[in-house]
Amino acid sequence: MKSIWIYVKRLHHFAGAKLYLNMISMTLISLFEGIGILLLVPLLSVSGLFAVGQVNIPLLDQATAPLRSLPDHLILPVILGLYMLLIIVQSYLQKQQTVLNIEIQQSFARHLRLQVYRDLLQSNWSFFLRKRKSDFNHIFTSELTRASQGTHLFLRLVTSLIFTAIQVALAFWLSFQLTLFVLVSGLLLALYARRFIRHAKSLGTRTTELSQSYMSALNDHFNGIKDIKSNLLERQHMGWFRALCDRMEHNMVQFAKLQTSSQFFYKSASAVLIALFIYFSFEVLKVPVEQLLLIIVIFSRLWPRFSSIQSSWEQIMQSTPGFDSLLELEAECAAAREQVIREGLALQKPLRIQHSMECRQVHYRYNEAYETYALRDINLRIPANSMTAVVGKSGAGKSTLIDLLIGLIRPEQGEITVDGVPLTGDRVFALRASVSYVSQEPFLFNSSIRDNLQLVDPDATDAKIWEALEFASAASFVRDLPQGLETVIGDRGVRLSGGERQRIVLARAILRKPSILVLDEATSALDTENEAKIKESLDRLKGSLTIIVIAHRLSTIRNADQVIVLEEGRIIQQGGFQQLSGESGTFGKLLRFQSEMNG
Ligand SMILES: Nc1ncnc2c1ncn2[C@@H]1O[C@H](COP(=O)(O)OP(=O)(O)OP(=O)(O)O)[C@@H](O)[C@H]1O
Repeated sequence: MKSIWIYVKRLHHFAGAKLYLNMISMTLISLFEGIGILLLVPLLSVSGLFAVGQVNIPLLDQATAPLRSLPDHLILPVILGLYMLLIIVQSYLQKQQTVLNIEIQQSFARHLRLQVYRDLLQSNWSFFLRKRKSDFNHIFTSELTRASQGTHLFLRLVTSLIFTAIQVALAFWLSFQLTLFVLVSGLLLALYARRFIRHAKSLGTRTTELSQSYMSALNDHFNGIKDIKSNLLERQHMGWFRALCDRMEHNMVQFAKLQTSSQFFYKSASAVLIALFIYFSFEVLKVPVEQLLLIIVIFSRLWPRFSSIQSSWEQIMQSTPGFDSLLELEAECAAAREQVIREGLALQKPLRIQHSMECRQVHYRYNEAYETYALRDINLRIPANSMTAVVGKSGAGKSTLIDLLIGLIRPEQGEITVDGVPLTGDRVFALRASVSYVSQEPFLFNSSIRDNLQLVDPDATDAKIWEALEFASAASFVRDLPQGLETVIGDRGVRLSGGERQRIVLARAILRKPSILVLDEATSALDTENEAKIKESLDRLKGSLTIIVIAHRLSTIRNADQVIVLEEGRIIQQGGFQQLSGESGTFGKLLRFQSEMNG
C-alpha cells in the first residue's frame, strides 16, 4: 500500500492540473450517462408503458414538465434529439478524456524513464560493480512498462470509482433501501475478494523475480553463445532455459486463473444478488415498476464497474512490485550518487598532471565485510608524460589499480595525489575530465565511424579525425573500407575485428586530447600485427601525454619508462623495462615464458 501511495503522490506531483482535468471530464461523462438513463423515463412514457407525471421520481417530474406541455407529435422527436445530443457530447468528452489519459500515462512513463536513467548515470562506479547489467535492462523494459501501466490502471480505477459514486448517488435518489441492499452486498463481496488481491500481489512479486532471471539468462546466454556452440552445450542450455520459461508460463497462467476466478465469483454472485434483489423489490418493498426498471438499468451498468474496480485493483497489486523495484533502485542510486555530475552543472576543468601522480600506502577491498584485499600497500609514482606499464597474472589487481588511479573507486586506506595534492572531492572529476580510457572490450555505437569519433568532439574536422586515426594506426584500414569514415559499424562493432575496434576506440581517445591515456590492452583481440600497430601508436604518443597501459603482451611495452609488476594485490617489482628483464623475479620469468611461446 505504501508504494501505491508514493506512486499516486508522484503522479499527482507530476501531472497536477491534468489529473484534475481528467477527473472533471470523467465526472461529466458519468453525469451525462446518468442523465441518459433518466431520459428513459419520458421515452418509455411515450411508448405508453407508463405516463409521464405518474412516476415517483423526485425532481424528474418537474424536469420533464416542459416536455409535457409540447404537442404530442413533438415529444418523441424532442426526446430523441436530446438523447442524440447527450450521446454526442458524451462521446466527444470521452474521446478527449482518453487522449488526456494517454498523455498523462506516456509523459509520466517518460519522466520515470529519464529519472531512472539519470539516477544510474549519476551513480558511482562501485555501484555498478555490485549490480548485474541485466538488472538494468530488466528495469528499463519490464519494470518501467509495468510501472507505467500502473498509471493507466490507476486512472481506470479512478474513473470507475467516480462513475460508481455518481451512479450510486443517482440510485440512492431513486430508492434508498434498494441501493443500500446492493451496496451492502457489494461490500461483502469486496471483503471476500481481498484474498484475490493478496494473491495478485504475491504473483506480481514472483513475476518480477522471474523476469529478472529471464533477462539475465538471455544476456548471459547470448554473451556466451560462442562458448555454448563451440562446447556443444546447446542441450544443457536449452533445458535450463525451458525450465525458466515453464515457470514464467505457470506464473502468468496462475494470474489469469486468479483473474478469471475472481470474475467468475463476481458474476455468479451478481446473478444470485439480482434474483434476490428483484424478489425483494417486488414482494417485500412493492417498488413501482418504473423505479425498479431504472434501478435495474443503473445497476446493470454499475455492476460491471464493481468487477472492473476489483480487476483494476488486482492488476495494480500485480504491477506494484515493478514500481517497488524502481523505488529500490532509486534509493540505491541516491546512496551512490556522484554529486559533481549533476545535470546543469558546468563540466569540470580538466586537471592536468604537471609533475607526477602518486599512490601512498593505498589499500582497497571490494567488500569491506571480507578480509581479502584486491590491493595492499601500493606505493608508486607516475611521472607526467611518461609511459607506465602494469603487468601481472590474471586477478593480480591491474584493473583495480587503474580504477583507483582514474578516480572510479576510492582507496580504503592511503591516498592518491596529483602534484602532491590529494585526489578527493571535485578534483576526482577534474582528473577524469582529462583521462581517456580504452577498455579491453572497446565500446562502439551502432553508427558510422565518424559518429563514433565525434562523440568526444562534435566539432572535430576531417583533418583532426584523420590525424587521430593515423596516431592510432587505424587510418589505413578505415581508408580501405567501402564508405571510409561513413562506414556504419554493425551491432557492437561486429563488422570490424577486435584489433580494429580497439584502434578506432584508441583514435577516439586521442581525439579527446587527454592528458592521461589509459589502455587496457586486450590479449584476445590482438594478433601480432595488431599488437605491433598498437605499439607503434604508443611509441608515437609517448612523451606528449601520460600513458598507463595494462600489458598482457610484454613486447608492447618494450619502450615503457617504468613497469609495475603486481601479484596478489601487491607490487612485487617496479623499474625500467630493461632493468626488470635483467632481474631474476617474476617479470623476467614472464618475459622468458612469452618469448619461448612466440618462438
Ligand atoms: N567487482 C568485483 N567484486 C569483487 N571482487 C572483485 C571485483 N573485481 C575484481 N575483484 C577481485 O579483485 C582482485 C583483482 O582483480 P582485477 O580485476 O583488478 O585483476 P586483474 O589483474 O585486472 O585481472 P585480469 O587480468 O584478469 O583482468 C581479484 O581477486 C578479483 O577477483
